[in-house]
Amino acid sequence: MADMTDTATPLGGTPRSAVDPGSDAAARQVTGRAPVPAELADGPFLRACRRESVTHTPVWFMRQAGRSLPEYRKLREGIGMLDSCRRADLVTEITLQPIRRHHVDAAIFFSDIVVPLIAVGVGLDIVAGVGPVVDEPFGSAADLERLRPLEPDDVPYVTEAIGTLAGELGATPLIGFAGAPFTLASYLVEGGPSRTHARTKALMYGEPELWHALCDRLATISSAFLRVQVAAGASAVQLFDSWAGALSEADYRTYVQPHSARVLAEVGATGVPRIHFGVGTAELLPAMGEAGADVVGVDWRTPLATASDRIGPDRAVQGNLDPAVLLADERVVAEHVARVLADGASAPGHIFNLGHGVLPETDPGVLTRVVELVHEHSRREG
Ligand SMILES: Cc1c2[nH]c(c1CCC(=O)O)Cc1[nH]c(c(CCC(=O)O)c1C)Cc1[nH]c(c(CCC(=O)O)c1C)Cc1[nH]c(c(C)c1CCC(=O)O)C2
Repeated sequence: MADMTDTATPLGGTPRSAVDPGSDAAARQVTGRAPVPAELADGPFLRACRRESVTHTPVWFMRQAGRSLPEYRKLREGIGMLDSCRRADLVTEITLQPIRRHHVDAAIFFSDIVVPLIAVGVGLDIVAGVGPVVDEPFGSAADLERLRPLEPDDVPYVTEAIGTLAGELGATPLIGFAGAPFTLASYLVEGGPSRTHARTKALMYGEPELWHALCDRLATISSAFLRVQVAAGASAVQLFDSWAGALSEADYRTYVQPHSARVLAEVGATGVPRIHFGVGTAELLPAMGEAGADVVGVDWRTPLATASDRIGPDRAVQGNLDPAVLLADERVVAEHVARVLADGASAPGHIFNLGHGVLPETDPGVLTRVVELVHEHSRREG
């Protein structure tokens, strides 16, 4: 582990620590956000988030850090998922691994949506091959007391890791993230992963006051978790509402959107772009955009041109290659990459990604090839 962080050369140009620390602190006090050097702000990822012209379509992958990488599996040997999320040295190294290997246009902070819940004291574990499992599932008003607000001091390893990463990454932006209230509530109420979200919906429909009180607490925690990341140096955020696609549009608007909107508004006050993503959300795309996103993440079921028409001209789109396509041969992968790029070209801004996370069995060489293909096919004259 001696060579965990290569501090000699930043991965993407000048280290951010070159910025005068005095002005750093001053800027943070006003905006809750560190100042952004021009070479970072003008890179393709942040430009695409703002729907500005780009020299090439930016690309990164949800779950780009993780089990598809042998160097990740080696580093994680004998260390639990949650323990690795709470060690700043491991978080830093795991976040950097896919940047070095694939040359993606953005890094995503290595953590998990349940980390802030554990940080406020919820008994919970991440079980390999299963996902988050809650010791005592939520179901009554008394359970609300288990969700106190998150303070920056609850997650010192986040602030430390992001501070290091911001310097290491140079011109490569770091995306911070959090789980949205609905997706977090689903894990807490079900006690673990669920296909139907039946208990969650039963609470939502049957006890709307308790539901809104629960989502209000979760929104407060998510918002604080994102703002800690931005204050430490994240230059964009993604709010994962992975399971919102289980709801109708009307119910999404009634029970979920106001809470996600508060999270997005509070982090939006820092000025960083906000990506809002869910799976199976074809019917929810306009509502998810209206919740306050600058970029809406789209899964593989909806072509990006259709998605962008639904979302409207004021928001960029992110996506949406089917992760399973990466298991097919190279010709098929190239065809699908070209199709996603062609579809995304009609949107006011496009960030290339998968429609959901990288599957663990994916050959990392194929991911590197996708990055090359996206860059080659989308290269535009300056
Ligand atoms: C729903 C959700 C979770 N966690 C997350 C979501 C939203 C994104 C999505 O929809 O996939 C978010 C998440 N979790 C993880 C990241 C890392 C950043 C990245 O995208 O590279 C991110 C962004 C690491 C992780 N989170 C987890 C892993 C795998 C654990 C391991 O490597 O041992 C990783 C790399 C565990 C986890 N945590 C969760 C699940 C479903 C799992 C998978 C369980 C399994 O298949 O083993 C909850």
